Amino acid sequence: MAKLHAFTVYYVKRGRNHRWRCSDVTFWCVDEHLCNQWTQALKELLEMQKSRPKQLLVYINPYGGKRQGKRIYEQKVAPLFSLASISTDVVITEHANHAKDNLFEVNIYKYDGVVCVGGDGMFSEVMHGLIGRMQKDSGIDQNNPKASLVQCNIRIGIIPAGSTDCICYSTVGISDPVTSALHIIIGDCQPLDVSSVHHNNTFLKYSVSLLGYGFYGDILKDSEKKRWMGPMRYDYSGLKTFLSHHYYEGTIAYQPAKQTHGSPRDKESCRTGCYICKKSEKQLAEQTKEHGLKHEEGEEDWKVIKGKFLAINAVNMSCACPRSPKGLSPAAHLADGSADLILVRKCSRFDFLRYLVRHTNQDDQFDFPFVDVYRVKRFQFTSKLSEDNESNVMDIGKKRFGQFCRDHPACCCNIVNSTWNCDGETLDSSAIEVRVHCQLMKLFARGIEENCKDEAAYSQSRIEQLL
Ligand SMILES: Nc1ncnc2c1ncn2[C@@H]1O[C@H](COP(=O)(O)OP(=O)(O)OP(=O)(O)O)[C@@H](O)[C@H]1O
Ligand SMILES: CCCCCCCCCCCCC/C=C/[C@@H](O)[C@H](CO)NC(C)=O
Ligand SMILES: [Ca+2]
Repeated sequence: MAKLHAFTVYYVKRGRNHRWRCSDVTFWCVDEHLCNQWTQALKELLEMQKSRPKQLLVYINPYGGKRQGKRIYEQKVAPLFSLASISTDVVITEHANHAKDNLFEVNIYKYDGVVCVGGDGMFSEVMHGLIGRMQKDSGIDQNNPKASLVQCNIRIGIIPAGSTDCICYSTVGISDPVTSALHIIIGDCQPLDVSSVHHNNTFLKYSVSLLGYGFYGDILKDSEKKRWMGPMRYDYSGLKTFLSHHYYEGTIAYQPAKQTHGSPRDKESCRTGCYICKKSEKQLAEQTKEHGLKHEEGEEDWKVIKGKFLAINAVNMSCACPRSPKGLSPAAHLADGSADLILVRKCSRFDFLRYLVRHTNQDDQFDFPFVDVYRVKRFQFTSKLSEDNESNVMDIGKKRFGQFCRDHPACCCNIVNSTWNCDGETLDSSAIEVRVHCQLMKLFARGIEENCKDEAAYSQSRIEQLL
């Protein structure tokens, strides 16, 4: 018998619901020279794929989500990276901010990307480390809310191992470690808008998913005390916060995003190769060419809204997650340079429940008289409490006993501020100034793919194939 020669090709196979798997096919042949020619040609083709990473810096949060980060990385991700000849430096974090601080010290420029294994909070840490480092190296003062920030071209990959994993879900379409690892290996690139959050000319945080005051801020504050419950803490605190039904008074001022195309009430969502995000990319390139980093936004056209709100949510992306597959703002765009500002005014518990339930079904969650949504590029928020304090209307009684409820002076209930939930981290200040930076960073992702077979269609096609 002739001696057989063989080589194996590993490839990505699409599954249902945006899931990717690694599959392989082995080619056999009797001619050794032909076999070598094939492997050589394939190697050369792979070498030409410049967007594929060769060296990655990996941070693993061993305590995120269900505390499975290390196991997920070692069992599901590391073998794929080694199959793809990607070399890695792995850091298992020992405390909060370990990854962020480390990114200010290491030579980040020798890496083709940084991978975080954990949830939205862990991603936020890595993002702060990378964006902060880029600004530091370029001499940009992050405390200046008007500063034009330097884009970060080192891509971040997210291996989901957290509790919500909203950023991964909204940019890949599924929260699945193997799928995310494959997007990293093939070198996908998805630009992402980032909001900077300031208070009194002091930088507080960056946000890419949810900046939420009221409902989502209160959930987060309560849930932080119950981290031991794991991802269940959000359900527990969610129910508790829903029942407490607190509303907060304040003023929102925003600048509409006039340059961006589309509206939050559109029926079309942001998908792979989104033309709206592409237009923003082109505009950004033209702007940078014309003004360099010096470009400043005008101060015109501020709209002001005062009111009592159950929730104020600003989202840079849909915020889709397994709990809400279409997200808080289904038509928000990943990279259009705008955020969707959702104002949920004081309403009955029943109406608020109807609003929440619509995050889980096909009905329009903005179709309520107590919900408003605007596409914005900047906004500011001041709570009634800080407005009163700042305008010096505090009397001695208030100073001594705290603020009393204005609606019911006799009941002595305390008015307190809510907390801002910034991508799953609390902010110390309620008065904030937010600005969206178009495509400030990049992910190893491609956005959610269109025409991906959904569960039903997939089962149907499988049956057809079998028949
Ligand atoms: N070794 C560590 N010990 C304690 N905290 C850590 C450690 N490493 C990272 N952290 C912090 O843990 C926080 C939460 O982590 P992570 O986002 O991974 O999980 P999660 O909160 O369960 O998920 P999600 O953010 O998706 O809700 C992050 O803000 C991060 O700063
Ligand atoms: C009675 C049914 C109610 C269902 C309500 C479903 C609404 C879920 C919407 C969740 C959106 C989460 C947005 C993501 C926020 C993350 O930044 C953050 C950190 O992981 N997670 C949370 C929960 O704050
Ligand atoms: Ca956006």
